Amino acid sequence: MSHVLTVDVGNTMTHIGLFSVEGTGTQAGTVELLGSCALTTRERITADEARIQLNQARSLMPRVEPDGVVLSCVVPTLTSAWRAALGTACDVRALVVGPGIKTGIRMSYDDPAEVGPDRIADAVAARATYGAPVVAIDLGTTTNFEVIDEQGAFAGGIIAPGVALGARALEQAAARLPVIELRAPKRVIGRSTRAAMQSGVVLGEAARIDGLIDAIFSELGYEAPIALTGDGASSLAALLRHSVTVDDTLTLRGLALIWRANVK
Ligand SMILES: Nc1ncnc2c1ncn2[C@@H]1O[C@H](COP(=O)(O)OP(=O)(O)O)[C@@H](O)[C@H]1O
Ligand SMILES: CC(C)(COP(=O)(O)O)[C@@H](O)C(=O)NCCC(=O)O
Ligand SMILES: [K+]
Repeated sequence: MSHVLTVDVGNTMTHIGLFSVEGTGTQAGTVELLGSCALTTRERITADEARIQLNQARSLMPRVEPDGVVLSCVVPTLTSAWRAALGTACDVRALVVGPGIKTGIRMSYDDPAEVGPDRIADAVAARATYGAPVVAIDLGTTTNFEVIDEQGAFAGGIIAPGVALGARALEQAAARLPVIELRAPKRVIGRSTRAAMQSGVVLGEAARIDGLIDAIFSELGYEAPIALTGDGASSLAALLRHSVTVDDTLTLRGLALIWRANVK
């Protein structure tokens, strides 16, 4: 058994997880989350600051020396600082998810190098957990869909604005629109500015997700189980017409699986 530290630097939040990993390569074997921590992604970070954040994060998790470290970073300007910080956390070099690494999944993207590493992690964990076909939906800065087809290949997906981004866009673009709390209103027909915005943003997100799931199934020609992860996944799941499995640790688990496939 080995231990791996997983770091997912998103555009809004940075999630860190510690896993115990059994088995080797892309074979079955459990990957168990021992602890995790969420930090706000800063616009800029030095390697020293990343190291401080990492040490703070580790102080909230079980005290185990990791055998490996894996990084997914979707903000190119932050990658080198995190890579450097992670290099000091462990004797081995950090595995940075990107072109050239083994995922065990065929990528049907025109240019596979374009796919965000967090999306690859979601796809890997979704396939390992639910089999193929499967659709992973990740609520973050963006709402992104990862579609795994019957053959187990990454068929592509969807990138849509996330709920918070939609709310912020309304508030910033229109002088009379306020900052709203991101929760579902009681009725779809809003009777106040706030209620109308919550309807558009939150119920609109649910309607968009339901509609896109239908469109994906119709384009594929078959249905698939759906895993929903990310910020507010369980509240959003309750608003959906489709039944989905809420899976909060999908992305970090995918990183642990990618580490095992490449290092063990
Ligand atoms: N402290 C915070 N500051 C800003 N946004 C936050 C915070 N906590 C949660 N959020 C919400 O989390 C979302 C980003 O979630 P996350 O899944 O971590 O996305 P990403 O991977 O894009 O960073 C934002 O859209 C925002 O609504
Ligand atoms: C789609 C994303 C912006 C999601 O980032 P996040 O919401 O996790 O911050 C990221 O995965 C990304 O920059 N991807 C590159 C484009 C692509 O996957 O096609
Ligand atoms: K950008």
